[in-house]
Amino acid sequence: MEEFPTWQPVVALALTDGKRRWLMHRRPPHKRHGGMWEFPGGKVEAFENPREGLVREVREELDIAVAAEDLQPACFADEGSQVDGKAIVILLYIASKWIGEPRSLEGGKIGWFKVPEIERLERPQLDIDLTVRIFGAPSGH
Ligand SMILES: Nc1nc2c([nH]c(=O)n2[C@@H]2O[C@H](COP(=O)(O)OP(=O)(O)OP(=O)(O)O)[C@@H](O)[C@H]2O)c(=O)[nH]1
Repeated sequence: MEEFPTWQPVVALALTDGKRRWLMHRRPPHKRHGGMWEFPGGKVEAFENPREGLVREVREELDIAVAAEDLQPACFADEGSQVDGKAIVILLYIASKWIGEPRSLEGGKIGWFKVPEIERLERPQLDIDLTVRIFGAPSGH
């Protein structure tokens, strides 16, 4: 029997500093996609809605406070069907306001990058999809 739901909602944040730079998080080596760069975020728990989940995740992961009403829905990406495990559906929000100095609390790294730099980072496929949707296809130079 399939477990319900058959998909896992994940929320992620594209945080911009207003100078065309975006914050990316490098996953700790021991996790799935370890060492890859992605938008900070994580799984939405059963007791919360997506915005609440993202506010919690960035507090836990980056030590910053973002208000739920300052999150702008941007786009989503999905993994399609999975042989085992649940297919991830990732919802990306944009924000430009936060309180605190971002730092990585879970053993990863963070950095601020311009779009061409993001395109050169090693990223999971879902992040490649999200990046194309919010920034457009790479220009090739
Ligand atoms: N946070 C985040 N996860 C992503 C992105 N792209 C992507 O494929 N994922 C995948 O989505 C899943 C999210 O899980 P996570 O490990 O970040 O979430 P979490 O902190 O709630 O997980 P955990 O406490 O179970 O380890 C991971 O498999 C991760 O590799 C992204 O841009 N941001």
